[in-house]
Amino acid sequence: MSDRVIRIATRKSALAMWQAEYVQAKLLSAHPHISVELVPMSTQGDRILDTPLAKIGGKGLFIKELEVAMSEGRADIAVHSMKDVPVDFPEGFGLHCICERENPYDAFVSNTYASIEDLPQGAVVGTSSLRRQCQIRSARPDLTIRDLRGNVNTRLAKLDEGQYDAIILAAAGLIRLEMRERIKTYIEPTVSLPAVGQGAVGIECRDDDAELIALLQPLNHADTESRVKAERAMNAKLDGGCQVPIGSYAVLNGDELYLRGLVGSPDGSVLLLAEKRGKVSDAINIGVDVAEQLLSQGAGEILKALYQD
Ligand SMILES: NCc1[nH]cc(CCC(=O)O)c1CC(=O)O
Repeated sequence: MSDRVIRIATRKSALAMWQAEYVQAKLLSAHPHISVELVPMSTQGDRILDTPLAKIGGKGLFIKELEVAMSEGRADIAVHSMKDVPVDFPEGFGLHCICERENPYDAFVSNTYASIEDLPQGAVVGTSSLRRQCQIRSARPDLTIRDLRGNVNTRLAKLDEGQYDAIILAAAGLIRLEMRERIKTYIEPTVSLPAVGQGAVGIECRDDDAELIALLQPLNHADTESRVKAERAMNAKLDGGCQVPIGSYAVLNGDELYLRGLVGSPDGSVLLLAEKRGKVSDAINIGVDVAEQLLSQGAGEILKALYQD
């Protein structure tokens, strides 16, 4: 297995390329005798840039082409932002490694204002995420939320052109692209609960390639894996895609895992919250429990109304 070549299917955005190169470097340092190549490609999600994501629907918009490349033998693994990875994988594929999480919080970015609280009445905030939108609207009903699409650099350029007073981005993306100084505030999870898997990078490959799966194991980060497992179990039970007003955030304290979950209506008028503490070995049950609490509060109706739109 010393002369194995691992080909990484990746999107071409700066953040996707950073993540693929990160995995490439980690694989090479864990296994100095293998080679690792990048196979960059465009996905459907990259091409439809003028439609709000929530309206496009369709799970896994950003990853299908990567899976096609793997099933056609043009690539061996796909590196994903865990946030963009749907609950279910195509037959024969699975998530076989979750790398250490970067800061999972949402970031407040502005050239003028220091925080959400600092924004004047009626200020314009850019985000296309229903999760961010519902939580910001709940905290500040007076603000105007305007759609904001594109990769991280495009979104920052739109802010700099003056189209928005502030925008909300994942802190992890800005940190990885060495733009930490753009972050005015890390938004507390009590104000904006992060997305399932935010800040974590996962690796997908065929389930039947045991040799490859073994090579990935040194990159797996057990704490991140448990946290993301709990978050994703909640999402699975809610049947949530990635473009829904769902937040889920787990933290670990020794072998205790604490999970907080949220489902909101896009206008911010309803925010359902639930939480659960338990043993880390129970991560999946904790996720299911939080989802069941949310469902008993009416989350199913909120999500159903959205899917019908
Ligand atoms: N949906 C796009 C996306 N997917 C992952 C990240 C950021 C990095 C991460 O969460 O790992 C972003 C950008 C953003 O939400 O600002």
